[in-house]
Amino acid sequence: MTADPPLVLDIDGTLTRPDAWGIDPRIFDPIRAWEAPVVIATGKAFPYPVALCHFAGIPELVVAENGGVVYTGDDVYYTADRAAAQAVAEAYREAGYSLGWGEEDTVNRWRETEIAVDLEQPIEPLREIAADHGLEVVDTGYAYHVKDTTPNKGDALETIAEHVGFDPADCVAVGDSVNDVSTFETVGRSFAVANADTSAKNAADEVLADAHADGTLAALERVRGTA
Ligand SMILES: O=C(O)COP(=O)(O)O
Ligand SMILES: [Mg+2]
Repeated sequence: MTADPPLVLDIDGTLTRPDAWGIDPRIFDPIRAWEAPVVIATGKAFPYPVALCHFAGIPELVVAENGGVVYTGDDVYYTADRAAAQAVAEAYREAGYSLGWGEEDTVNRWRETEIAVDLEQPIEPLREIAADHGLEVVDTGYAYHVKDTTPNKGDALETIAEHVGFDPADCVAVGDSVNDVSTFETVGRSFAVANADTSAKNAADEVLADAHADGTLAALERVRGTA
């Protein structure tokens, strides 16, 4: 058996249960036992991946907000700010639409560089308003992300790798959507779970037979040479 490679894991669609919402608890043990850095790279706001690392019992190496927020374990970097996305959200509301998360909005409450909109909301006006502000809308299959075009998970991974001292080319990544394409382009070996969108499947070295955490667990076993 060779040494574990550094891992880069997406959350939604990748660590989730095959048949329902929420993290699949079977992922905690292999991640905790992994003998190399594990980077959690997500579109979710910063507290979510930090909490995941905390409860999994692993060091906090985190890409949040699709690369807008990067935490190397020592330093936090921001590669965009929230102002432009906030202006888009306000214009979208003024046009009569809603972000769709309810009054207290725990999806955007701690978001620092972008704004997420619920998939049930109309995307065309959102895209138009975002374009007027020079921003893009990324559909992860879990939310529409109104964001600066610069941040991405792959560049953020490079920042973490440089700080921690591993080579992104040695990493193995698992993901499910368009926001994982930059990760797949940065790492040496990439897997898309079976539920992945077309862009992720096209960008991955391999498409797994199994969906969600079933696929990810199979990939981890494969990488460790046990399957
Ligand atoms: O925040 C999202 O929309 C998706 O999150 P993910 O990048 O962990 O899949
Ligand atoms: Mg995902």
